[in-house]
Amino acid sequence: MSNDRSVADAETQREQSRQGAVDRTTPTTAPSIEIDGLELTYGDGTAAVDGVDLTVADGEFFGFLGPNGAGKTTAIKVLATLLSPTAGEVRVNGFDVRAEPRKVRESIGYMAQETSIDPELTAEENIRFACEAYGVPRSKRDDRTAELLDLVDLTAVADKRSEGFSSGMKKRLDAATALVHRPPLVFLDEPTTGLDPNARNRLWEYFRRINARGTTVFLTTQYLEEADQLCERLAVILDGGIVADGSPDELKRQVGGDVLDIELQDGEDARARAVEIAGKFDAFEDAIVEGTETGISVTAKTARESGTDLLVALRDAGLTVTGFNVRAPTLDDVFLAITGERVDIESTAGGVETEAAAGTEETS
Ligand SMILES: Nc1ncnc2c1ncn2[C@@H]1O[C@H](COP(=O)(O)OP(=O)(O)OP(=O)(O)O)[C@@H](O)[C@H]1O
Repeated sequence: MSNDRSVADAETQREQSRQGAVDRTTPTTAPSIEIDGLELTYGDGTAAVDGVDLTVADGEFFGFLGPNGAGKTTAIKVLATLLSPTAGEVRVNGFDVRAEPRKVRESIGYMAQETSIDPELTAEENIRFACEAYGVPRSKRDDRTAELLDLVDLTAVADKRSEGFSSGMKKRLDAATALVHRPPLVFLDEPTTGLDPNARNRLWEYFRRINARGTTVFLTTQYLEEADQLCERLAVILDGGIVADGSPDELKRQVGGDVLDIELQDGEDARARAVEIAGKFDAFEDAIVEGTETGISVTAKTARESGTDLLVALRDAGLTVTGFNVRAPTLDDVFLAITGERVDIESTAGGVETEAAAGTEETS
């Protein structure tokens, strides 16, 4: 018995000494994800992923950004070995997804879009169940369960059935169950879709904690702000292909310039005229001009220097400018520059449930 314990203690110590108490089955220098020429075509001929090359470094907080139907979930399913690639090479934690799918699965956590928790079980029982499913040794289950309940701030509701939890709490519990085997890499597939800003902010905090423990995070999201806040590096996927890749700041710099938002007094006709004038404005080379709800928005290298000249030109054309602002580009502007469209979150996010709408009060 004492021997068992010392073996268990030594193992625990070894675990804790590994980066941030994360089990590492591969050298820490190996990339977490290596994708070379990945293609995935569904049976009906839909080329959902069409030639993706991507490397995600060990410990990175990586974001896969794209609108509905861009191919994010399909790519994650390949990485999680739920779909087999049509073409290309994919290694996850050093293991080939085709040749070593079991090793890949043992080395990853996967939080799917739909939560996989059992509403009949309490928060604690859900985590214990996941421990069993992932083969966490019996001797470690108590500590692991307590640690994960604490990580996602659900200790106070550990003995409450999860059916009464808010959407945000369910998502947090789901994230905890994906981590029971201490995977060095976790996939989070649109984890905050449909959550109110408060619940989303709390989840962000847990994801940061998970990453701070040394876990590589691969996050897919439609929320540009989420990607901006959390990710060290991003790839933008569109129609199955990566169209941009870099840190949020690098991507913003690629927009090249600043954004001039102009508010106009009059309606649609005035906006259309302003778009036309700004589009032909000599001082703005390669500008992106679009009508907004209240006026127009111009993204251009010289937006800061020549912005006032445009305001004068609009006034000379008989338009009334009621406000203006020059700002650095956001990821939203990056998206517009890349795709020609803004991300329409309202139509993609589905219903938004507030934490307050749920039956179980947060006590932590
Ligand atoms: N089982 C399937 N059979 C055929 N086509 C599919 C299947 N699943 C997804 N698709 C198609 O593949 C493309 C990529 O879908 P995917 O779900 O990977 O995108 P996504 O970026 O994750 O979008 P979402 O935000 O909607 O999850 C879409 O055109 C989608 O309609």
